[in-house]
Amino acid sequence: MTRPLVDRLAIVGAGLIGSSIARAARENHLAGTIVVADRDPSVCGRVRALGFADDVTQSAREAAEGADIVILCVPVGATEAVAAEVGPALKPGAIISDVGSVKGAVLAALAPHVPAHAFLVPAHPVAGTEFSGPDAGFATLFENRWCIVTPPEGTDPAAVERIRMLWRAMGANVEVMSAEHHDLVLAITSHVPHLIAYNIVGTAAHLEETLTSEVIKFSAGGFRDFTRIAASDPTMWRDVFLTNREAVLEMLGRFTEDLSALQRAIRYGDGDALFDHFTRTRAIRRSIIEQGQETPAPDFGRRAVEKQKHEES
Ligand SMILES: NC(=O)c1ccc[n+]([C@@H]2O[C@H](COP(=O)([O-])OP(=O)(O)OC[C@H]3O[C@@H](n4cnc5c(N)ncnc54)[C@H](O)[C@@H]3O)[C@@H](O)[C@H]2O)c1
Ligand SMILES: O=C(O)C(=O)C[C@]1(C(=O)O)C=C[C@@H](O)C=C1
Repeated sequence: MTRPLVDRLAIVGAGLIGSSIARAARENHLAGTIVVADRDPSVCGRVRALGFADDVTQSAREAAEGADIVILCVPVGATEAVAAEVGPALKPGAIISDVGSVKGAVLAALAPHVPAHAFLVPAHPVAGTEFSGPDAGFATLFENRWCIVTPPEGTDPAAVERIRMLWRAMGANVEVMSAEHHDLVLAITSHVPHLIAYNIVGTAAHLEETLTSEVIKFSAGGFRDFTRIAASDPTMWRDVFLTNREAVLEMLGRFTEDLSALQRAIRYGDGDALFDHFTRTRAIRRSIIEQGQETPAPDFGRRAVEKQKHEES
């Protein structure tokens, strides 16, 4: 039998992402031992019942002891406290990584706690759902999705390569970039869209009572998609907006300017401006489908694009 990629893999935080990593590692035989830590005793109980880990503990330090790779899967705001607990337990040559949706703040929180004999290789799988907790995870979550790795400058390339191999083995495509660049890109592709969803669903909820109940009754298509996103975990998203403040505010500024331009086109009946804008955005959706990146009903989406193209030619 071939040796697994990792002898002892420790995962701290057994929610959607932590439990998906544990499941993917188990199904693909990537680790000799999978140890999971979560501070919440009820989560530890569920992990035991679900059976995707070899060992379960409430102590992050205990999980990290002797581990070759430790992956923090906690809300971004909890990173510093967990790093302070785990850092002193890291063995020589160990790699500490994470999955946080913001990378600059995570790097700043983690770096001071990583001993000189260990390596820090932060990462962010760009894959998820609106659900939380150990029951929500699944082994195929990362398949054909991106995982962005953001090692600090000067990190040993061998450590980066190990993390890349681990994510590749879970089915993800890996890209390496700086934490700063990651935070700017994700602000527009993930963070601002979530803020828009939280806002539009909030606006609907603030309408007069009869209107709100009609919004819920007749919600389909567009609004319903927003409600899925707006059901995402409040702790996770509070931390994202508090820690990626500058990049989110920058993208929000641009978004507001573009929204004003659309508002003006509607006010002055400028159909050409609206049509041109919608034509450009449709092309972006198409390229996402063509790259196989969209999740719901991918085959249907691809078929529909082919049909549209055919009709237009
Ligand atoms: N949900 C997504 O779609 C998604 C996608 C990619 C990355 N992420 C990132 O992954 C991380 C985890 O998100 P999730 O969706 O799995 O969250 P989750 O709420 O499902 O799970 C988080 C777990 O961390 C545990 N936890 C919190 N503080 C802890 C501490 N101090 N010590 C030990 N355990 C602690 C909680 O008990 C919980 O079980 C976040 O940083 C998030 O930004 C989330
Ligand atoms: O599909 C969803 O539910 C998601 O919102 C997943 C999503 C994203 O915005 O793409 C959310 C946050 C993560 O950091 C990565 C992935």
